Amino acid sequence: MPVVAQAFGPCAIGHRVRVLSKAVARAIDALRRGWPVNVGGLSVLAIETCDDDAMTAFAATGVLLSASRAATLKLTNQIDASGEGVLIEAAPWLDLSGARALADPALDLATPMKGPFRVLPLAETKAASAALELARLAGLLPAFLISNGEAECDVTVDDLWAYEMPDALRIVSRARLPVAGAEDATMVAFRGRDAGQEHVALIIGEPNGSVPLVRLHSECLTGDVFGSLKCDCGPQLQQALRLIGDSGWGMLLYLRQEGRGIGLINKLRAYQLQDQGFDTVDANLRLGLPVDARGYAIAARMLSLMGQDRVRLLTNNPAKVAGLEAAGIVVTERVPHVLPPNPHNVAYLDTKRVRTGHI
Ligand SMILES: Nc1nc2c(ncn2[C@@H]2O[C@H](COP(=O)(O)OP(=O)(O)OP(=O)(O)O)[C@@H](O)[C@H]2O)c(=O)[nH]1
Ligand SMILES: [Zn+2]
Repeated sequence: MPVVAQAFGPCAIGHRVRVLSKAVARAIDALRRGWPVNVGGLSVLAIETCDDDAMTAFAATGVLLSASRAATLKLTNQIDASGEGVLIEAAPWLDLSGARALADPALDLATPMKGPFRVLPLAETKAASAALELARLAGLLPAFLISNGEAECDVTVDDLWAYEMPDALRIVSRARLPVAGAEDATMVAFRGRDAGQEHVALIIGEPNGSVPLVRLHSECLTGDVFGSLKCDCGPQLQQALRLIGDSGWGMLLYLRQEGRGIGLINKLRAYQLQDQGFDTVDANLRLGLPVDARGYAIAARMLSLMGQDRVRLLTNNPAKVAGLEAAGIVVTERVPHVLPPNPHNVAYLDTKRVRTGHI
């Protein structure tokens, strides 16, 4: 099968998705700047980025937290917290530092929480989930002030769903890129319609009729660039390039899913909590974020744009195999990708095996 079969082919996605992703991009920008956003009829202001003036002008009636953050704060005993979000009444005495203490777990162990807080019924559950998902996409703490007021920036729940659709992805450029350990390599760059994160693939060697050896590598700035010893990403990246080269041919997909999809800043927050004794799973949950927010539909789309629908997958993570297969790629074999531990990552690797199903 030809590599990069549909390189510059027409993209089936039309005007509608472009318009929808504009709304989401604007909402992400507004949240990062500390401006209110209307998500599916719910006015929200991100606690992490708003200032005193914005908070006063917003006249909050409530605070929206994710269920896992509310559980950490022991605020879910009053309700069934099986849903995504938990709404708390904004007591008249709640100021910005009190709101930040609800949002940010960094000080949980150092500062006793104020209170009491009263949990309110949450009617707009879909909008609340969408707002929490927007916070993750914006790389912010998933915690909002809520009000009945107006917001200039509007986004619907459908907009958000469409934003993450992989169909809009296309190949925008490719070039030969000899790298250490794999001189016969070509980098292919992909871009979505929203021009957000750019994903890349490194094709190593030439197609030889065999099913390619493929590595899905999730971005890890700390490990990939700085050689962090807290995880195994850096050595896994280098070893993957060598193994793909040795196998004859294959590809490494470099997916912009920093911190298992929570972003660099939230990953550093999780590391700070790990220094307080929480493992990689509990640290994410205390932040109110998913343990693993990655999806593999984008990876599947990248493979199909490169003309590949069957792969031998280099991973210890069964969720990657399942995610790729669910998105239409046949995984003919899972090839283990184990590297020796070091004193800094041995507990992390154990947690991956015990708590997140890695083999
Ligand atoms: N949130 C969070 N992300 C982490 C942490 N350590 C590494 N990561 C991220 O995890 C991703 C790598 O995922 P891993 O769980 O190590 O491995 P995997 O990709 O699921 O599985 P393999 O294919 O077997 O390597 C990268 O995006 C890293 O940035 C951590 O403690 N917290
Ligand atoms: Zn890493």
